[in-house]
Amino acid sequence: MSPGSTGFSPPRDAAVLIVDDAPDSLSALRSLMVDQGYQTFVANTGERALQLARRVHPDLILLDIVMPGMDGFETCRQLKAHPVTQRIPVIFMSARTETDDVVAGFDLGAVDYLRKPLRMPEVCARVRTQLSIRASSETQHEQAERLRAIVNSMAEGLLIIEANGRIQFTNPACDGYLGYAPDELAGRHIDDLLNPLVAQEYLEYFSRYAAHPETAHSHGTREVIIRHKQGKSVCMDLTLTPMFLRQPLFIGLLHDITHHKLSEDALQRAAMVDPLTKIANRRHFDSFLEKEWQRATRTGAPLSLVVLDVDHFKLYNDSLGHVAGDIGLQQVAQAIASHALRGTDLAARYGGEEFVLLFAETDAGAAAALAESVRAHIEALQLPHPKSPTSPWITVSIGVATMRPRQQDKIETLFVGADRAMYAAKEDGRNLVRVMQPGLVAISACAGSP
Ligand SMILES: Nc1nc2c(ncn2[C@@H]2O[C@H](COP(=O)(O)OP(=O)(O)OP(=O)(O)O)[C@@H](O)[C@H]2O)c(=O)[nH]1
Repeated sequence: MSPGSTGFSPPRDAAVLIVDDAPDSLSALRSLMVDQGYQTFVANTGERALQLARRVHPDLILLDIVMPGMDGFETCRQLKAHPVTQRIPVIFMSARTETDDVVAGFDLGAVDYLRKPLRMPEVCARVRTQLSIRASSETQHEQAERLRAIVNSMAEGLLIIEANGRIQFTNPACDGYLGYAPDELAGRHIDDLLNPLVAQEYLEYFSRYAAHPETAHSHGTREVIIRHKQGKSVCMDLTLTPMFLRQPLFIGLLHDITHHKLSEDALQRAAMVDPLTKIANRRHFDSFLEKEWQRATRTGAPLSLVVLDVDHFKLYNDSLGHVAGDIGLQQVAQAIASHALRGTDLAARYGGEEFVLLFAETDAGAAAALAESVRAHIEALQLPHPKSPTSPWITVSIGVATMRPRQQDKIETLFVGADRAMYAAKEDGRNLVRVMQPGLVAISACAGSP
């Protein structure tokens, strides 16, 4: 039979070590192996065999059992105990054909047992077969090692999860991201990492796949919040892919997006804030108002809008300079923002020297009182405004409008009302609050105002 006829073909440069104390047997085997095209090494003692094996890493060892000194069994034991030689397949050769001997050989890790006297064609066939098995098992071993190196060094976290939610394996990146020691996560449940609702959703997907593996599809990537071992939350992208290996399994890939998320949040926050005064900007105010408007439309609660404009601010800039003007605006902004106390209140710079305040669930009377306290607060700051014909200090004119919005109403109506009231306050002498009553002209806000 030619070397390729078994369907396996051993590598051409396979190396075989023959260990036998009988010179005739050694030389016959050597010729045979050389004829087969193998690189051949010989040793006539167990000690020499160990030495050679550690040096030349043969692909196969033909090992006689009965030898003076270290016998074949002990030699095999030592080969299997050494990391460099433990994976080398050993075929025992012996005239001892008792079952116990054969079993002892296999127990020591031998892959085959040849009875002496040797029948050379059989030796060739068995050697060829073992070399082929060795070649394919080495390829598998190398592939597994390569895979292990990739999994251990990859920056993405990797988890293997069973269909019941039990974590079977995690790589070092996953352990690192989530604060666990190596192997600590194996055996835990995904409930330990995910919030119960998300975990439940994944479990349902797992059991759907487990019931019908043929319909399996990747669960795709989604953003999840994972509990770090120390209790904090980390934001990650989780990609899940099913795999069937004797049982349904799921490969989870974790990609840390906390930093990305933080900068995204920072950008989002920055896009909502007025850079000069650090209070909300117009864009943020408009979307906030839109939400509160919708809510008020549903609940029927009153919604109050307050528009504030700094009096004679052009004169302020002209007399004290633009930088002083900026500082003045910052101080006014802080005073205004300090009156937006509830989660449903919002103060914003609407543009230039104009500010707005939204008070949800606040009727006209309460909004007028709040507006009056903002006006008084700013006046009480006593920010000098030497050229103002109204007051020696910075003052503001304020308009208030209140609506209980209905489906057919428009937000502009609220704005127009508050603007009209604010212009009425300017007309009436500035440093005043005016309230726009629906269908009425602007009226003075409270008893304290002129
Ligand atoms: N320093 C500074 N000034 C600004 C800023 N934005 C707008 N202004 C100034 O605010 C002034 C607003 O002036 P006007 O709209 O004429 O009104 P006013 O002088 O406040 O007069 P009344 O509103 O009628 O009391 C302008 O001179 C703008 O240049 C800013 O960010 N910084």
